[in-house]
Amino acid sequence: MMRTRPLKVALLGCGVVGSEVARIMTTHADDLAARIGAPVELAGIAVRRPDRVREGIPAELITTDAMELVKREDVDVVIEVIGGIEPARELITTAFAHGASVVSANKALVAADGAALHAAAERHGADLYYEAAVAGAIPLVRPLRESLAGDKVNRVLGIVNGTTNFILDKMDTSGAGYSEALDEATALGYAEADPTADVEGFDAAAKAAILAGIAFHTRVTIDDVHREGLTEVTASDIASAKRMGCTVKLLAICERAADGASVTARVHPAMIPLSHPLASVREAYNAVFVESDAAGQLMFYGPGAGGSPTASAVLGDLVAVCRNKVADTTGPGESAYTRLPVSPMGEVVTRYHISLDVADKSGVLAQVATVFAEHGVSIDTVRQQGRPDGDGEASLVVVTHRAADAALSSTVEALRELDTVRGVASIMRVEGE
Ligand SMILES: NC(=O)C1=CN([C@@H]2O[C@H](COP(=O)(O)OP(=O)(O)OC[C@H]3O[C@@H](n4cnc5c(N)ncnc54)[C@H](OP(=O)(O)O)[C@@H]3O)[C@@H](O)[C@H]2O)C=CC1
Ligand SMILES: N[C@@H](CC=O)C(=O)O
Repeated sequence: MMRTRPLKVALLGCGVVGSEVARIMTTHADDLAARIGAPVELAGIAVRRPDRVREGIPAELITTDAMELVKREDVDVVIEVIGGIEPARELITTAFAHGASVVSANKALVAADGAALHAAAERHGADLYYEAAVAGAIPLVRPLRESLAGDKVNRVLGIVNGTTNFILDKMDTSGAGYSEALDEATALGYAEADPTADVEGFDAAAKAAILAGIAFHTRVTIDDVHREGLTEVTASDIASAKRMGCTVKLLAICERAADGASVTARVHPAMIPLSHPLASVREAYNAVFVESDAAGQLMFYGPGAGGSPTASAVLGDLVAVCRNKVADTTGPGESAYTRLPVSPMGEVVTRYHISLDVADKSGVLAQVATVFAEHGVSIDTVRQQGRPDGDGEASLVVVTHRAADAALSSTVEALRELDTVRGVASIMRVEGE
């Protein structure tokens, strides 16, 4: 039976995501009411710039006083799509204290302070849902938290940032320049308010921390995640990847150690073979592989950024928390979290593609190979290319077998000491084989 008192929703933020949430709440009001068992209404919309033109948004709902809005006694649910740490954190904790449940898309905040936010929600008998914080529209948080709760997840690997995938895809397929591709991603609403978060890997690292925490039932924060962005990736890396039958992607990789005693989480560009399913993930799409003991390998794929896809995830959470409100309960509690140590990047084992600028003379190859051998890093292939400009230098591309990151770093340090090595043009990990 439909309850008649509408559930009141405070929307914090009306930008790329918030404006789509407001639009769908209005256009799909009847469907949402039917799914929840009660009508849902917007109580107010908090923004920073009240005079901005917002098509289809009722002007009387707009306020600049977000704090006053979350304190309102009639507000049942707060949707936080402002982003950033503050004032989002204070607004969310105040919402809990006033009895509201919270839906957020804010990965930066959840990755930094998820444990404290969950504790605050529990203290006040409220829900905290954030499906939209990881991989846009793709259902990932709930499948990991609920559907796979009885299994043992060992690895989560994927593309979790739409902006960087869009940039790499454009650079690879249409030869677009980095800045041009970033501008396009920003115009399409994929990038964060400060796109540094995307291109330097902070956004993907936040998502990796959230995924690792939920998948391995342990506390992982963004500070535990090894992070490299894509600003160092050159057109020459992309061309070299192509020659190897690979493409370059910014990957998030979370792994449980074989003995189960520790975990690792990292975000960095990597070469993956064109035959790997992640290689065909185009534009701002995301895809995540989850490997577990019983289920085996699962792949989640879909739009990873943009107003409408993200609003879909926010509204799914809205329906879930509203149903709980109607039933006067809260959603599944937090997992019993352990505190597995997060191992340093030096212990991660993978393959590497190293591009060296060397003197174009005999004996160089042997010298370089000796350095690799001395550091216990085994070479898989070497390719040497003379340069057409005849400057006496050549490019040497070495692809290694699997080696520890620390061993690779000391190898590179020693290579830099060789007179015949004029420079290390790039180092990239090779994944997915
Ligand atoms: N864009 C995307 O594809 C995705 C975004 N997200 C996350 O969703 C959240 C929102 O992102 P997005 O919509 O792109 O961001 P936008 O920058 O487009 O929108 C932010 C909104 O918050 C408002 N705002 C900012 N500060 C305040 C404040 N102090 N008080 C009240 N309102 C404020 C802004 O007001 P005003 O309009 O006046 O400037 C704006 O409406 C972020 O956490 C982001 O990481 C998650 C998945 C995908
Ligand atoms: N900036 C993010 C938005 C979604 O989380 C991205 O590009 O993936």
